[in-house]
Amino acid sequence: MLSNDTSDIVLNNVNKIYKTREGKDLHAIKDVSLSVEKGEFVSILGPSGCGKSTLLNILCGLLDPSDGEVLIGGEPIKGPRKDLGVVFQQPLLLPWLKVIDNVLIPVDVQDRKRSEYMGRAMHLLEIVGLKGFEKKYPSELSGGMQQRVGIVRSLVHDPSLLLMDEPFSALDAMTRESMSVELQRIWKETGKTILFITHSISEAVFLSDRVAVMSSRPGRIARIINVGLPRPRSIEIMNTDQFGVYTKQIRREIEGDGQGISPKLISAQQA
Ligand SMILES: Nc1ncnc2c1ncn2[C@@H]1O[C@H](COP(=O)(O)OP(=O)(O)OP(=O)(O)O)[C@@H](O)[C@H]1O
Repeated sequence: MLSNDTSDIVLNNVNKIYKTREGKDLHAIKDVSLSVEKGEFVSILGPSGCGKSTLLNILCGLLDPSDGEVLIGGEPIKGPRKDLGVVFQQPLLLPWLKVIDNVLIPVDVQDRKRSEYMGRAMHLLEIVGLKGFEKKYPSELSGGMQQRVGIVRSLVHDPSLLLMDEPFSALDAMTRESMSVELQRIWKETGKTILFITHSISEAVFLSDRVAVMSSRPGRIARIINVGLPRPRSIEIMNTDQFGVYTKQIRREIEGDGQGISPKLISAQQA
C-alpha cells in the first residue's frame, strides 16, 4: 500500500478506458498508483498523449476512472471539487474584470464573503510581485503577470492542494525560469501540496521533491525519482553536475520508453 495518513492524494491502480467515436476502447491510463504527501511537490512528466490531463481531470472530479481508487485528503472523489486550486496552461482571466476581481472569482463562485478574503488576496498578490496592480485589467499585464494572477486566484480560497497543468508552457524561456523560482517560494510560504504536470525535464527536477515519469499510451508510471537537491534552489543549480545527473536519468527513462520498461519505484540516490 502506497498511502498513509499524511497523504493528500492517493491513486491506487487507476485505469481510464475511453470509448472512441468508432466504438473502440482506448486505454488512456493503466494501473496508475501514486501517493502525494501533505506539503509535497510532485511532478508528472511524460510524452504527449500519455494521459497526464486525463489524470488531472480525474483528480478534479471532472472525469470518472474506469477502475481503481482515488482519494483526496483521505476521501473518495464524488464529483467536481471546489476546494482544490487548479492552474491551467492559459491563465483564463476574464478580460472585463480587474486583477483583484479575477483573483476573487473562487470566493464569489463559492458565495463566500469577499471581506474575509481581501487581505489574503492582497498578500498573495504581493508575494508574486503584483502589489499595485490590483486595479489593472488583464490586457495591461504581460503574459507572465497574467499567469501569476491565475496562480493567486488558485490559492485565494486557501486550498490545501494545488493541481497545475503545464502552467508555464505558454511563457518564454526566461519568464518560465523566474516563474519556477516564484512558484518554489509560494509553495514554501504557503505549505501547499502541489501536483505539477509538465513536459519539461529541467522544470520538473528544479521544482520537485519527486518526479513521476509516465510512459506513452497506455500511460503508466514507469518510474518515480526522488530529487535530493537542497532547497531553496536557485536557477544556478541547473548548471551543477548533480542537477545534470537527475535530468540525464529522467531522459534515459523517457528514451527507454517503448522498450519494455516495467513499473518500478526507485530513489535516484540508490541508482
Ligand atoms: N474524451 C476522450 N475520448 C477518447 N479519447 C480520449 C479522450 N480524451 C483523451 N483521449 C485520448 O487519451 C489519451 C490521453 O490523453 P490526454 O489528453 O490525457 O494526454 P496528455 O498526456 O495530457 O497529452 P498532452 O501532453 O498532449 O496534453 C490520448 O490518446 C487522447 O487521444
